[in-house]
Amino acid sequence: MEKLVIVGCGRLGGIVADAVIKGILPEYELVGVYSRTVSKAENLAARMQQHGKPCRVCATIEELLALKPDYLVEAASPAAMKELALPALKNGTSIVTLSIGALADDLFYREVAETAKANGTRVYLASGATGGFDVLRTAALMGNATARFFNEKGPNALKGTAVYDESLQTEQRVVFSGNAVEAIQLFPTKVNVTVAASRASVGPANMEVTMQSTPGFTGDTQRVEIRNDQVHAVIDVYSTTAEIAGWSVVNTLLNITSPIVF
Ligand SMILES: NC(=O)C1=CN([C@@H]2O[C@H](COP(=O)(O)OP(=O)(O)OC[C@H]3O[C@@H](n4cnc5c(N)ncnc54)[C@H](O)[C@@H]3O)[C@@H](O)[C@H]2O)C=CC1
Ligand SMILES: O=C([O-])CC(=O)C(=O)O
Repeated sequence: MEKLVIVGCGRLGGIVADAVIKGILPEYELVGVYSRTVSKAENLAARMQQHGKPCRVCATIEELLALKPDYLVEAASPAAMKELALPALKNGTSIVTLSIGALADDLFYREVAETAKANGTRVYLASGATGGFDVLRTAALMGNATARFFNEKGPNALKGTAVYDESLQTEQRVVFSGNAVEAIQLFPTKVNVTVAASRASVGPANMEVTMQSTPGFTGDTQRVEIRNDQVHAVIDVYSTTAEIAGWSVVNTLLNITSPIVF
């Protein structure tokens, strides 16, 4: 059995824990959870215990890493990923991350890669709210590729960000246009997908990102497009909620232990 832990016990972390409970991840035991809001970690551990699966609530990342997990699912925030990535990898713990925005910084990205290599560990970038990293990477490897990312949201999803104002409730507008580095700086927990798709292809500085706000729109459309001299590929994913991102972690965990890999 692989020892698994979760950092960030919100909506998406909960999907991974439920997959363990439902028996969808038979090769993993969830041995510990950690969340900034302790009550959320306690709720998740209680859910496990109700199903006869002991799971420890940890008060710190250090306590969690002391359990010597094989895999850590990060479903917290890019700031959490920045804090935990190097200590986890040095601990012999591989990471499946959703907060890929943390890897927009080239220096940190290289440091993470070198630390993983030196410690025989790996970092898996979950496909999250998008997908098609295979075709993005393949087309990029062929050379001469350009890529762009289009995200559509409803105005309520932008409340609390620098681009929000009441006029968005009635007016469709492009609220951001720039590269993936600039996008994740402005929306630190909302556009991890753009950095993920860019790391699979042209890199964050070269990924052109456009975000459109549409009145009355619910959910998200994430559309990634890559072109080279021969290929034009479009990955267009609409989802009413972000749950697809939690399930993409389940998919990654399955791939890690499966004899057949997708
Ligand atoms: N790659 C992708 O396509 C997507 C990535 N995400 C990322 O996944 C993260 C989780 O999403 P949700 O589950 O919807 O969010 P959520 O807000 O429901 O849950 C996040 C949990 O993490 C905890 N947390 C926050 N900062 C922490 C820290 N520094 N250390 C420990 N725990 C911390 C919070 O207390 C909360 O319980 C998001 O913040 C976002 O960065 C979300 C959607 C799609
Ligand atoms: O809107 C979504 O589901 C995507 C998201 O939160 C992210 O990429 O961080």
